[in-house]
Amino acid sequence: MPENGGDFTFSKGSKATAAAAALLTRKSLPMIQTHPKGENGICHDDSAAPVKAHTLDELHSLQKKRSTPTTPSRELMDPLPIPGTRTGRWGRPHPGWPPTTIILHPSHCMSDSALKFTHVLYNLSPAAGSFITSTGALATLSGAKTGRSPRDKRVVRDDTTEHELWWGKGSPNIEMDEHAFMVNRERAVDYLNSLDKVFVNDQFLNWDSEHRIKVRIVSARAYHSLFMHNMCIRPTPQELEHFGAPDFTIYNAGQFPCNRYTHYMTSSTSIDINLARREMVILGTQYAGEMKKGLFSVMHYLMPKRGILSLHSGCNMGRGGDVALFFGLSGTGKTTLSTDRNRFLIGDDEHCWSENGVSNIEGGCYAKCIDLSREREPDIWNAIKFGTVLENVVFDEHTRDVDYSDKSVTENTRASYPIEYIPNAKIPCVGPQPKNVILLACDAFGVLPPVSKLNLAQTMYHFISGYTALVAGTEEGVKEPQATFSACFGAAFIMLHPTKYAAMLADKMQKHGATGWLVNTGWSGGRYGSGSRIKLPYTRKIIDAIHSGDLLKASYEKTEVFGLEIPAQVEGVPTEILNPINTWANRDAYKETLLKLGGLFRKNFEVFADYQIGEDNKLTEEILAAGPIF
Ligand SMILES: Nc1ncnc2c1ncn2[C@@H]1O[C@H](COP(=O)(O)OP(=O)(O)OP(=O)(O)O)[C@@H](O)[C@H]1O
Ligand SMILES: O=C([O-])CC(=O)C(=O)O
Ligand SMILES: [Ca+2]
Ligand SMILES: [Mn+2]
Repeated sequence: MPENGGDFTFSKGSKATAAAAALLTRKSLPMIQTHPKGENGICHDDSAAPVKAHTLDELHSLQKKRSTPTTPSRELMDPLPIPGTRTGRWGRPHPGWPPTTIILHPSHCMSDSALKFTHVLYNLSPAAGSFITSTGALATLSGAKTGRSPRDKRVVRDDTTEHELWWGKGSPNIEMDEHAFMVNRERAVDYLNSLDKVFVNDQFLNWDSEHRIKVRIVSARAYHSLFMHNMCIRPTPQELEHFGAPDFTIYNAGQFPCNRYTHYMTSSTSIDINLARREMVILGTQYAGEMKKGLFSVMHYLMPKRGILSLHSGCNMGRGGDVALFFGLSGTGKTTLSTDRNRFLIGDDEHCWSENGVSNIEGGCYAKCIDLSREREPDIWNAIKFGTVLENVVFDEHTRDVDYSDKSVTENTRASYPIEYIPNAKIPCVGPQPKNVILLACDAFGVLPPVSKLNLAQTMYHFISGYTALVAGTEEGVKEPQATFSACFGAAFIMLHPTKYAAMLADKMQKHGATGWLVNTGWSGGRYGSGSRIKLPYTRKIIDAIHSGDLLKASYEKTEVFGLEIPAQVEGVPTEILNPINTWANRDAYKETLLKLGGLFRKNFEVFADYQIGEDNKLTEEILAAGPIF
């Protein structure tokens, strides 16, 4: 009986879970259901909804829309063969590569997999995969999982991590022991060894060369290899030559499930981190984001040990060298707003803040592409070309044109591309100390102002709260926005207690005189259902005014309940939308909704009331007082 799973039952088979099980195992094994939905309408889980298909065939047919071909072309209609090449642009193998019987697993000497030759595809170039779209990108499906599986993410609890990491209520670290990890590791490695080919990527994390981490990713699918090629920092052939031993290794068995009877397992998916062994194992999910965010979790452990703050944020820099950070949960606008024609992109999702300034952890971006438009997001649009991975999008079978509005497979469609596909990327992806810290919230309640200026205590309050509220646009009958609170705008990835990161942020902001802002990229004029999402061009104007320093000079009024400072004017933005009360037809409904959200914030913050943030009790008290008052 798993110690961490609590009350689980064998599902009698809801359609979605049965479909997921069928997809993962190709048999209808009953799945074990884990934790039910959170109480109080607060959702602590930012993973995506299940895939909208019940069989593999159904899933594949969702991806391709039929149209009449104008010029029938055979090559176009067949899936691309996966080339058997061992080398590629980045792929000059260093001595000893590729090994014949794979390095993965030296421990068992008499087995078929030990005798078998596995073809290792080492640091492949982008020419491998499934379907090429009309702009040259690679369209793939991630299978049954179209988002991360935070309930299946485990960390080995040993004598060291027991004391160092954050465990228990609210923590993303679900424990497992070394033995269970080794069982899963062996399962993944055996599976990988049973394949005719596996993909191996040797790459770097962190553009700050002083704190660079070497990672090796061993995976079963070409698309996973290309994804990591895009997302991690690509070594030069010279760097690859002297790569040496990796600091961290991922064994990604993709669709191959864990054994649900293994101790601690609560489903057939498991994403396991072992910090002592510097290894991660992935079983039972092909969602590529697990690798990216798994490594990010590791950085959230390694970097604070060196006094460096790891951040779930986008980052860009103006011509004058002014750096802005964009924090926010999934879908709030980190990628969209950090990708800015007028500024240099340092990175869209994961950064480090050290005494040297800021540095991107990654070598690529992972943009949401639902409803992507060329007009509104031209740089992201143009980045979708050869080398880019397009996950779970739907395209026309004949023209291979992608329909970005199609949610048939999932809402969480994604494009992964190397950062240099954005024309004004700042390479190397590093910058000086940040000047502005922008907290993004997509408030589907429609009561947070489009922009407000925060003092340090408020910035810390909102950073620790990590609020957003989205609406699951596709689920029928969902009328009520779901408030999500995720500490540090990334509770799913942090490894230490949130107050550790918060203290570091306060310290750095104070030291470097950064200004905090809260930007609502969500609803205006009413909650979801009656209002509408703030237009992206307005949000961009707001962000421009923050960057230019104009907004700092504006005059401000304070709001009720949240005590937020709202500017009287922002150039290019209609003045009447700046205070949300003016945009609601019904003021009572506004007040009621405001109080409701205030209550959710208060309830969420209760657990933090007992913690001290930093050395100074004064700051802790100020932070507690910086929340909603009513
Ligand atoms: N006013 C707005 N501001 C920002 N984004 C908006 C706005 N209106 C609509 N959007 C859309 O919201 C989405 C924001 O997603 P984005 O990819 O930037 O999320 P993210 O914060 O990077 O999340 P993740 O961490 O999951 O990558 C985009 O699809 C964008 O087009
Ligand atoms: O990790 C992912 O799957 C996508 C992402 O950036 C996030 O959810 O923050
Ligand atoms: Ca993003
Ligand atoms: Mn992210």
